[in-house]
Amino acid sequence: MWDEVSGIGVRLANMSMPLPQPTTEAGAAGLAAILTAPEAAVIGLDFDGTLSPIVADPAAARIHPDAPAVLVALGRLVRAVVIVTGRPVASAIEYGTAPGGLGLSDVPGLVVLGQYGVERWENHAVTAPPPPQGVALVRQALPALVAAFGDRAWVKGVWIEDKGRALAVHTRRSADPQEALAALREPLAELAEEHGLAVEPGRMVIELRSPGVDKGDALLGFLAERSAKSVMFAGDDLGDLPAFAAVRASGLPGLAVCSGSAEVGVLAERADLVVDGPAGVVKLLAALVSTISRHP
Ligand SMILES: O=P(O)(O)OC[C@H]1O[C@H](O[C@H]2O[C@H](CO)[C@@H](O)[C@H](O)[C@H]2O)[C@H](O)[C@@H](O)[C@@H]1O
Repeated sequence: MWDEVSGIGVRLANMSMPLPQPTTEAGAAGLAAILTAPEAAVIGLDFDGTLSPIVADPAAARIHPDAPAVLVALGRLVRAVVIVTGRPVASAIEYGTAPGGLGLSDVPGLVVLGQYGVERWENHAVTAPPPPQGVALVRQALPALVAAFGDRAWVKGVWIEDKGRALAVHTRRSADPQEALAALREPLAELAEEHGLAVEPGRMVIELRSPGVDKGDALLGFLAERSAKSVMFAGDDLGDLPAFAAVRASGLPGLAVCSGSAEVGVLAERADLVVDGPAGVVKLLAALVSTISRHP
């Protein structure tokens, strides 16, 4: 089975493991439904922190090397694999390629819902509305807003990521990331409100982005579109909480998986299953593939 996918598949076969068991009744029912009728299941995944290990420089983030092969195999077994991410879809596709060359774009039928559901990538084509007007003004204002804090120690290393239709203020490389977040939270919220944008807090980041849609809306819409009969969603950050809520609100048997980290506690509290970061997510996906393949 794995050898069909690529050479990487041989390595994956060696790491397949028993399927981790959910700790909640709802999660157990969700997993059972996925295994009973995988062809009716939708598997949703966040990108950063879930498929891609967290690194200091967002431009250096790359998908876990074993993830594409696992997802290619999984994509053949389930109704759909969907990536729901804060990244622009183009970045998720670019950073979603593993060193061997296999990437997210090789996953059969993959859909990427980017920028919290505003953009869509499917069949190598991108659909996206124009950016909200406020983004241009926020782009102009942000450097001065950060610089106004002068020579405070935390200012150095604060970095603004321009995502076209959103701007993300990153503090991971600041001398004091938490202090930076605390100082920036209020002025960024005021700036977002002034220009009609939404504030999205995340792991060492505060984003100013398009309002009106979140990962929960994106996932619910996709489940309806595909007439899903069961769902799994895996995420690691605050922006994934609406997708966890959507798993419950869908009324489908569902499994909410937390890609665990020391940085975000609340997601683990709301999850049916906690795994150990992106490596744990890949192991879970590999175990799903091998379990489904053993019992077609
Ligand atoms: O929804 P996601 O796929 O999880 O994307 C959320 C944001 O992820 C990126 O930032 C995060 O990952 C970086 C690389 O590991 C890390 O340096 C940063 O601290 C994290 O917040 C990305 O840069 C953002 O644009 C995404 O919206």
